[in-house]
Amino acid sequence: MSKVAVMGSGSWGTGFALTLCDAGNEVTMWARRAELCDAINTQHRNVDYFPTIELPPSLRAVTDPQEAMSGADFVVLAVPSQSLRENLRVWRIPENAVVVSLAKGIELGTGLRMSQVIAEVAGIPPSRIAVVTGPNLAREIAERKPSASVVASTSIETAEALQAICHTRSFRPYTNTDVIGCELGGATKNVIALAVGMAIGIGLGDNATASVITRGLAEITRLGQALGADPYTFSGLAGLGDLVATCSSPLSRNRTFGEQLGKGRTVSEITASTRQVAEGVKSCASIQALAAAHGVEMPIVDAVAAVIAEKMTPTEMITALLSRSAKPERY
Ligand SMILES: NC(=O)C1=CN([C@@H]2O[C@H](COP(=O)(O)OP(=O)(O)OC[C@H]3O[C@@H](n4cnc5c(N)ncnc54)[C@H](O)[C@@H]3O)[C@@H](O)[C@H]2O)C=CC1
Ligand SMILES: O=C(CO)COP(=O)(O)O
Repeated sequence: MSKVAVMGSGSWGTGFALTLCDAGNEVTMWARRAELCDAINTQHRNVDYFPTIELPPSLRAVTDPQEAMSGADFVVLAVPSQSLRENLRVWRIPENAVVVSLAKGIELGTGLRMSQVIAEVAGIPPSRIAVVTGPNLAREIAERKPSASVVASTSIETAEALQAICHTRSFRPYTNTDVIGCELGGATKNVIALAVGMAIGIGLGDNATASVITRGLAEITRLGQALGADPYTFSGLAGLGDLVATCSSPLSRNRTFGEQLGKGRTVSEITASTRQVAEGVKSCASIQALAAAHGVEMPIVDAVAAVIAEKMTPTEMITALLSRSAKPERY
């Protein structure tokens, strides 16, 4: 049994904390709001995100981040990508703890992956940093529906240690040492899911969505190869697996966001109507900048970034993608 702190009690923080409890660990969650913290401790429910799901009674919540992390062997970071840096600046991570990122985004302004932000801000060596990724829609995990997943670290020992503490009857984690590929797969599929959502919102058919998913995977793979990832990672759970889950599921916040755009709502209207994070809305710009810096062509990412910046409508986006010059199919 390990002592684990889960920093953040949104959807995925809650789903992963529940999994860690099921696997027999002592888990403490950090919640920003006292009301939510009380509800988790007294009603054993996350009333804001999963009001109908009963949480393990052993799952404890606290509002003090240092109390949550006290004595932790693993510190799991479950906050949005764009706020991770500001959080890490004030949190003091216990010495020797393994730091685990759940976030799927690329930092705006720096183009850094979350493991790089953790290393830079908290001064943690890469061998003590891990990420969790793959087809892991939080609600399904919280309902204990079966899923495979990926736990990645440049240190196989660290990846195996994380695998050992989160393997349950419904959650099957595979190790991977290609952290670059795993993080890029997780962040970039959100942008592709926005494009798929737009196609659905406009009312295009299954051929269109399959085409966007497949050409999206080609873009993700190209970017990954340019940044030093193993291309095989993208045919695995952290690539194809997560892309398919996110683009197919109405539970995906990114796909839903795109769908709303396709139906004619504006970015600010949709953002104002949900408390949940759709990471692709911000990461489309950072991924586009990263691709440009490495000379990688990513037409779907470019088109999504143009729609999010309100320089193009979703219908114009589809027209722009279809009218690109004809070429052979290649990665
Ligand atoms: N929900 C899902 O199915 C999955 C989500 N993820 C990733 O996990 C990360 C977290 O997502 P969710 O938990 O789903 O989001 P969420 O929107 O459900 O929850 C976000 C949590 O972060 C907190 N938060 C927001 N801004 C903050 C700030 N400035 N400082 C500190 N805390 C802040 C919120 O209070 C909330 O507890 C994202 O990067 C997402 O892409 C990954 C796999 C599955
Ligand atoms: O990453 C996810 C599933 O693996 C969740 O996707 P959304 O953030 O779009 O809900």
